[in-house]
Amino acid sequence: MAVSGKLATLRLPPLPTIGEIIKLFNLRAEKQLSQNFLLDMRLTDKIVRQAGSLRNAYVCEVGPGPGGLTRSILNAGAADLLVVEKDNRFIPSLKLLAEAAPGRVRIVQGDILTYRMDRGFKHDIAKKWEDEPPELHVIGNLPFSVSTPLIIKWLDCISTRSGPFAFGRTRLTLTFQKEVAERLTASTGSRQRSRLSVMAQTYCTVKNCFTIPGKAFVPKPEVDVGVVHFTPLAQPQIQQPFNLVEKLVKNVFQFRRKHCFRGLAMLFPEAHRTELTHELLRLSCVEPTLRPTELTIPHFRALSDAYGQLCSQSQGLISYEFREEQRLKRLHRKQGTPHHTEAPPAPVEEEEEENKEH
Ligand SMILES: C[S@@+](CC[C@H](N)C(=O)[O-])C[C@H]1O[C@@H](n2cnc3c(N)ncnc32)[C@H](O)[C@@H]1O
Repeated sequence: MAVSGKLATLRLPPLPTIGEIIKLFNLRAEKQLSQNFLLDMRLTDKIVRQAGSLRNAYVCEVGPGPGGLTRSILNAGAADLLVVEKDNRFIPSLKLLAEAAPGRVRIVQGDILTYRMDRGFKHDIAKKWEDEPPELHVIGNLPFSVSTPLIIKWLDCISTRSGPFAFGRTRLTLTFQKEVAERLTASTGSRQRSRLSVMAQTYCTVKNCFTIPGKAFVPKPEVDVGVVHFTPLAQPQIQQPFNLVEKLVKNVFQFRRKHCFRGLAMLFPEAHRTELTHELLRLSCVEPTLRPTELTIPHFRALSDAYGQLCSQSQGLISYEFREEQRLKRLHRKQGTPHHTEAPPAPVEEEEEENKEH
């Protein structure tokens, strides 16, 4: 395919392959850092295409490593690429890439979980929240142990329009363990429906783009990888504070095979659990015998609004944690001191983990 003039000039000059770079700079993948590299440029190009047109765009790449995906981003025409890499062994090879694309690459050695992306780009690229997304993209192939906490953190940032979203509805193209990618996009009623599905779909349009087989990575991880694209919604599906929504959704899915009232009940101190759970369900008009996976986003919206109302009427309710109450009870039992409750103890339910990665 012929490459048009301007984009052709933005393409990188011939460089050693990523495999050669890895050998040249002795960049062995660190198992502890879950480093799995993509050496096949057709795959890195395919990931980059999911972001949309990057011509003259601003991009933050998280975890560039030896730079395979970085090259594809540059070849797609990004004008300003900021890379954030935690492992300093990669800095020399990234500098080589920066020299091959003069003025287009900025390198930050740091942790993406704490990096202040709102300071990484000039604010004149910002768009109003309700407008089209800005010409800023975040792209990354991160370790699974980082990508899940990171997306939760960034969903919170969407709710406050901070971090990468200080510039508007910045789009994200990120990799996840295949099963996590499926959860992020799972619809109501599906087996994979989970806390992540509800949280992601409350704040974003989420698309599971394609799956990369584990064997495409060096070294090969145990699992396949899903590429997921997020566009923040102009209007989140739920208007309550992020912490409130997250707490409610987490409680519901703690008992994912039970009726939803089991998890919802755990939002309330034992002494008032029954009456407040009934009140929550009455206010939200949600059927208590629906399973967590059967709840739609409008159900979660109604529940969050009702829970918000109850929290505003009862000081301290939002910070109540049933695990903490159980811990204190166990402690008192051990010490032989009574733990005062006004109601008989609730039956102890076996908790169900949402997934192993969390
Ligand atoms: C799975 S490797 C992918 C490398 C490269 N992007 C590729 O596709 O071949 C993940 C990269 O993220 C980096 N990384 C891990 N945790 C990070 C963090 N918290 N902040 C920034 N980079 C991180 C690792 O050092 C590694 O380079």
